[in-house]
Amino acid sequence: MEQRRLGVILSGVTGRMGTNQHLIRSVLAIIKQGGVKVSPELTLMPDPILVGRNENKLRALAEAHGPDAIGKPLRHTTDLDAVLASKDEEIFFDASLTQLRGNFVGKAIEAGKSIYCEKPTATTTAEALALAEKAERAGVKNGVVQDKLWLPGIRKLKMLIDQGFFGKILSVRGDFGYWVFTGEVDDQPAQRPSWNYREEDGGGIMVDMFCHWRYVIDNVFGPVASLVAHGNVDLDSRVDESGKAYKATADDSAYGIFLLEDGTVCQFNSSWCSRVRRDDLLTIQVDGTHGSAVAGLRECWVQPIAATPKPVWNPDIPQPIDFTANWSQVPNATEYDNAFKIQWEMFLRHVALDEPFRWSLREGAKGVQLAELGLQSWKNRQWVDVKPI
Ligand SMILES: NC(=O)C1=CN([C@@H]2O[C@H](COP(=O)(O)OP(=O)(O)OC[C@H]3O[C@@H](n4cnc5c(N)ncnc54)[C@H](OP(=O)(O)O)[C@@H]3O)[C@@H](O)[C@H]2O)C=CC1
Ligand SMILES: O=C1CO[C@H](CO)[C@@H](O)[C@@H]1O
Repeated sequence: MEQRRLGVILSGVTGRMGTNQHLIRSVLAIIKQGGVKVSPELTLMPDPILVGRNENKLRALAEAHGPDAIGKPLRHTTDLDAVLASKDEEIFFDASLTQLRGNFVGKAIEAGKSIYCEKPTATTTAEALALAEKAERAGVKNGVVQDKLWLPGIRKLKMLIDQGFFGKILSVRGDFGYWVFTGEVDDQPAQRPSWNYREEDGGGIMVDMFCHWRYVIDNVFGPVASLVAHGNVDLDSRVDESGKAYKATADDSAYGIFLLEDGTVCQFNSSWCSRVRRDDLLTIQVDGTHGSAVAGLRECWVQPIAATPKPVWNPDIPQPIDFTANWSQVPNATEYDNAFKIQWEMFLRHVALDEPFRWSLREGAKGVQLAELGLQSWKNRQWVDVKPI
């Protein structure tokens, strides 16, 4: 049995996403399961090195998840240039602040590393495309996180579409969000980093979430042709990680209508200022001629035309129909692994075995494009076309 080692530089690993989804639930989970088993003869084994600017944070992270968790020390360093120059490391991954992505990823491309990184890849389409082109010119393998595609709820929706459950799809409605505390009241600290609420630091819900909506729509429902969007700074004062009040300058709610090439209408509401009274933090309802479905992050409920109740408008009596009845849950017919881990395993196979991986920096740039066009539509109060890139 051959074990092929893949040196993986993890940048931005001290952040929320870097630590939880990428280090613990993806790379370390892969190590703990014994690597990615390709065949009885071959296993791919990531060997991470944690990179960042804060030695203490890196050491604490390495100690917390090293020997006791994976049976060997976790490597860490603050010397990015040295690690990029090392032939021992093959892959560079970045989950640092969006605004730092271009610089870190650009350096790693120049060092000839295979690139994998979080979305958004930039805050403007021009920068995102330039990064994709740089990687393409250098001939390095590259990929961007598009995790929602591997969420059980979205996989179930895709399965229903492939099975023809909906008939003709008429509309798609996504509702995303929850209440993000402002931190102004003691004992209710904000649960997201403050940079998300400052436009000047790359924040804003449109930049954050339209990247996701782009690949979800393109991959599940079909190519986006045009959009109209509106955003809002609902709460303009928040308190940061150090307890200091700051002016929130970025949109914390965004509303988009996306018209697909085949005429299907998709709308997505995204808000950090909304209290949840629905099945999950993200729900997507699909209405078709033969049936409807509502997907959450993990579950999906369906109502075929034959089980569709016939409502009659009459506000003068209590609602006689229980609208949550007559829906059935799509069963879990398979094991659903962590969405980020699934994509990591595919990327490792792409690097080691040359297997196809279509979620590239260019695909990531399409997400940035949708966000930028959303901002443009909002500012100019107009529909905009989505040009191919
Ligand atoms: N796919 C998804 O579902 C999600 C993706 N994201 C994306 O992931 C990225 C990170 O978000 P999140 O984890 O929430 O952010 P965090 O603020 O939690 O983490 C930011 C990271 O960037 C590092 N960093 C910040 N400033 C600098 C600097 N000047 N130089 C070097 N490193 C720096 C931080 O290091 P330090 O610890 O030293 O400060 C930390 O590792 C964003 O691009 C975001 O859009 C976010 C949420 C979900
Ligand atoms: O997918 C995601 C889940 O929610 C977060 C927003 O609240 C996003 O930052 C993130 O990209």
